[in-house]
Amino acid sequence: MKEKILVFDTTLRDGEQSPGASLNVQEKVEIARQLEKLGVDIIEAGFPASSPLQFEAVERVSAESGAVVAALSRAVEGDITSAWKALQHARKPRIHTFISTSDIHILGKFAADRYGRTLEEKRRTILKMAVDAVAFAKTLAPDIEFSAEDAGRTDPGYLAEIVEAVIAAGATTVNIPDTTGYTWPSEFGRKIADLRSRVGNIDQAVISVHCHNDLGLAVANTLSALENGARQAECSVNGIGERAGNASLEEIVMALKVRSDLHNFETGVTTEEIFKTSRMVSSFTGIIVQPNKAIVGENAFSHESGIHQDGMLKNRQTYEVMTPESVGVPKTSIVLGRHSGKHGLKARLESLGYALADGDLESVYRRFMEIADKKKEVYDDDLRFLMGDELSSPSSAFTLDYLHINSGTASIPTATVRILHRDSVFEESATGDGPVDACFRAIERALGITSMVSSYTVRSATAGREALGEALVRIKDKNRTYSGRGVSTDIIEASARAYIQALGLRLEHEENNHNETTEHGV
Ligand SMILES: CC(=O)SCCNC(=O)CCNC(=O)[C@H](O)C(C)(C)COP(=O)(O)OP(=O)(O)OC[C@H]1O[C@@H](n2cnc3c(N)ncnc32)[C@H](O)[C@@H]1OP(=O)(O)O
Ligand SMILES: CC(C)C(=O)C(=O)O
Ligand SMILES: [Mg+2]
Repeated sequence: MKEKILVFDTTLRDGEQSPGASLNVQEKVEIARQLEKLGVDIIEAGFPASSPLQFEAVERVSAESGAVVAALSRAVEGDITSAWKALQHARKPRIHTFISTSDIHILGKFAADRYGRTLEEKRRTILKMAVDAVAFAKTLAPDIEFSAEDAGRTDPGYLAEIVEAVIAAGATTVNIPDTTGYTWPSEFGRKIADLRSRVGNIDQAVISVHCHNDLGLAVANTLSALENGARQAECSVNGIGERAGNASLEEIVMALKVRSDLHNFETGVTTEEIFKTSRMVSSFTGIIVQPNKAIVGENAFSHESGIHQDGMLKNRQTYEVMTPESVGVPKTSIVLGRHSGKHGLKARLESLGYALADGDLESVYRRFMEIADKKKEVYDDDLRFLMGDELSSPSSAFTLDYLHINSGTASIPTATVRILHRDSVFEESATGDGPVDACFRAIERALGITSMVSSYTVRSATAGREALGEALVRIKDKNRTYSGRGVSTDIIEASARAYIQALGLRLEHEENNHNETTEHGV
């Protein structure tokens, strides 16, 4: 009989903490649906107290999901109450509360006047806050997870004391994060073994681990922890997350599957869903999967050199420790193009993991035909980027209705744009240093807005000369960053869409926090 390892996916919470990776509510819902198909046990949907959008996303995911839905909160009543409210409609809600336990954090983050002057006083305050938070959460829900932030660098005796106390207060899962990705696999494994021997009531809770990848050891540390008694692995799709990211879900799951000869564990993950989940997360977050990324990178199953190709042709096992099929790398035979209809498009989108309502199919089909008119063949990657764009668009307060660019070696770049905003239409022209500059100026003029573009990148999102171009624009305003993404075969149009989306998100934020002063003219 195999032992189940619980897969706790934090793509929508820690993953979304990747710089610039913010997801809108609809994108989160879509990813959560796919995570459920993937078979994760727990979906951490967000941090409800941190913003109205986070709250709404947790609410929406809770209402739909059959998996356990977790919501994060600091160890304070306000955050916990907010997490619980957002989880109201979850079939299996989990309140996840945390507080730092390492001396570096305790001394560095918590003020002396409120937490105590000495380390010892501060440790007592933190211990009490942890216990009070868990006890309070327990009055609301039965399933409570407690995380000892920076456990990787926490004194073992103090960590054991706090873990024992929160379990006594009602925690059903105790999470031991290596928040800063500092530990080594053998060291981290010993930490888990040490807790099991020191903490008297440890059997009353599931031990979880949450490893960051600052030294590239997140997956190794997670596996070492599992070997030493942890039974929940926190991870994210493509390994995205704060700084260098979290342990990658696909790497943990496939390491366990491929090397099942070394242990007695199993996960509930349907590994054939891995690839489409990876691509969906990549296209919605705008975080590209590096080509040599294990399991899901473009090159993970490509064989370049003659000797390898020869070996592969004779026997695939010579150079592959798993098959591409086992992680859902697709082989497609139906070619989509301008002659394709809605049925073909819908079927392909479904095979890629996108479930479309009939109303949505119409607008996706319109965008598909725009692209198909410009390209001979529409590839799966084109569709993924198209879907990312479609799902991003509703969150934007503005829609690009018309764009005309005049540019060339002997002319001053000029752009004319028409933008729709609710029932209003804004149209303007401007010149600029180049076509993108002209376009951004025309947009600013039309909307009566100025903004600081802190980063702008364009890349070819798909293959070939007729590739879709993807533009990412970030604007900064009052210490906040808003990211916009646009996709088109025309990179100027993609740039305009991205800029308009970022401006739309800024407007939405201002409207949601209407105490803040606004400078826009719409
Ligand atoms: C390791 C992790 O991934 S932790 C999760 C990280 N995620 C996030 O931070 C989500 C996005 N964050 C936010 O939206 C905001 O930071 C908020 C809404 C959570 C808090 O905003 P603010 O009230 O403005 O506080 P700010 O973020 O500047 O500082 C954090 C405060 O929380 C305190 N704090 C930090 N962690 C905890 C905790 N686990 N429990 C209790 N208090 C905590 C800090 O000491 C600081 O308090 P202080 O203001 O008394 O000094
Ligand atoms: C909130 C906790 C679990 C976290 O993300 C970390 O410690 O890295
Ligand atoms: Mg983390």
